[in-house]
Amino acid sequence: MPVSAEIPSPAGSEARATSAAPAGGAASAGGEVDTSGGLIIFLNGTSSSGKSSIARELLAVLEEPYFHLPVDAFHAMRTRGEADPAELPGILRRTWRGYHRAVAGMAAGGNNVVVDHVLSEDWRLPDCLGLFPPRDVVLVGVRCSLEELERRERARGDRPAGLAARQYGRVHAHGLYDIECDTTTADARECARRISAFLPHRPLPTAFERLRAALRPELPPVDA
Ligand SMILES: Nc1ncnc2c1ncn2[C@@H]1O[C@H](COP(=O)(O)OP(=O)(O)OP(=O)(O)O)[C@@H](O)[C@H]1O
Repeated sequence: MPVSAEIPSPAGSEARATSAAPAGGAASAGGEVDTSGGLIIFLNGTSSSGKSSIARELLAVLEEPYFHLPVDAFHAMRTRGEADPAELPGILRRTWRGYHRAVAGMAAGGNNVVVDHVLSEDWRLPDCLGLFPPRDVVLVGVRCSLEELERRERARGDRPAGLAARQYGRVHAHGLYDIECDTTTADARECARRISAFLPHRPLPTAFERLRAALRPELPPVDA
């Protein structure tokens, strides 16, 4: 069942959401409720690659309303107590699963969303492929050299040493994007401007459509 069929619209919320047509769907006629989904700008890269910085800049340069939904905000909502180490993997996996569904829900409500994501576990991309309307996803590869990642990791000091290196070989393993940025040399504002300029011209099929056909062949091509 599509996510949009599962999530009710609270009374009153739709009127506010129609002040601008979402970039991923058709424009609504004056005063009518727009039931089309929003666009999902999906930033994928290792820790310290600059995803959050690009997301912040995107919100500054994009003209339509967008929401930045970082997974860290969901981790921060959890109770603080020490988790049983044996239970931690399950807790983290459920947090990510919930995060994916929250993103899908916001987009199904007609909101444009910026996601910053680390595809460092094999199940995460297939999960997203089953939840997000593939034509409405702009998959952005956020690349950075390992040397620069390690420099940033040391400088910021709030990430475990070696985290980016551990993720490095895995996050881009699916090998397909709509657009890529290399933050080794480009700053976050420059990357955001490139992504923003790309949006009106993005080619079809999208990377998510192609990945869904390849990795989730049991699912119907939703937007065909
Ligand atoms: N393009 C860039 N050039 C130089 N430094 C950058 C760039 N982008 C981000 N940084 C710096 O790298 C550090 C990590 O940036 P940021 O939080 O945006 O990365 P992230 O990919 O969201 O990391 P995480 O997944 O660990 O939250 C910050 O100190 C930031 O100032």
